[in-house]
Amino acid sequence: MLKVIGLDKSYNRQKQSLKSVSFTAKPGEVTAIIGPSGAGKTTILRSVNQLIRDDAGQILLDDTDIRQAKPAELRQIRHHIGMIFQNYNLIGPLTALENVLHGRLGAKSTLAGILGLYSTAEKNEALELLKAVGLGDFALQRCDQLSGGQQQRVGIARALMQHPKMILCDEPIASLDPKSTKLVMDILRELAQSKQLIILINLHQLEIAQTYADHIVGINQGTIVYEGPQRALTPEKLQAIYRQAPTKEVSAHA
Ligand SMILES: Nc1ncnc2c1ncn2[C@@H]1O[C@H](COP(=O)(O)OP(=O)(O)OP(=O)(O)O)[C@@H](O)[C@H]1O
Repeated sequence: MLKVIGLDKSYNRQKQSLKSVSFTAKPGEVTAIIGPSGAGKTTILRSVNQLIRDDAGQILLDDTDIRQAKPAELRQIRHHIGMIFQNYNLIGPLTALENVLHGRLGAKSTLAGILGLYSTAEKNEALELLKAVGLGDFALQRCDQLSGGQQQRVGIARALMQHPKMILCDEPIASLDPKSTKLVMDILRELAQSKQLIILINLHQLEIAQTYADHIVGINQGTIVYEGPQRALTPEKLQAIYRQAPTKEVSAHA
């Protein structure tokens, strides 16, 4: 279970980007963070694996406070947190199989990683994961020759190679067409259930969140304004989530 409690973050003195943000995300569920542009969705995701340092709060992954982890312990925790990005973050000239194997890098010594020393068992596992995301026939294809949807599925297989407890997905479908979006979201939902993963996902598209998420966290201007099951999202709650900040009135005499 991921429990975020009272998280604050200011990038500068002018503005607080997260204001006492609290929510939970359970294994076996897809939890979607939704809200307007600039609400704080990416800031939450980056705080959860401490890519950015926040100002206060607790981030408990199975009762370990990630914020309090020393560098070596943080590296250890991050081995078990997969990341999926909008722009896939694959190494284009390498094959799908090599990219998936990179998911094991965090668990290897630096030298074994640099030399690309992977065991037969690891290679077999990577191949099985590619098959599981429907890309068994593309294992030896360069990633920069794959479609966006295929690249994102390689990204999912790479995250699974880390044996994650949790996968963080930052706008994973923003660059995909509807067919690829459905494929990727179906895979993520199935993985949450079959592997009892915590899947925390930032989404711009409300209808995708409503179709695929079990649990919704709605944020507006750095404040959580809704947390609960997808089915309990009422039009009023949606209005609160997507409410625009009042614009400053411009004087007619200006
Ligand atoms: N590196 C930064 N320096 C200063 N301010 C930042 C930085 N990153 C984000 N912010 C500010 O923090 C707030 C939250 O940004 P964040 O990117 O988390 O929102 P978001 O909900 O992910 O937006 P979007 O949907 O557009 O990606 C915004 O006001 C943004 O301008």
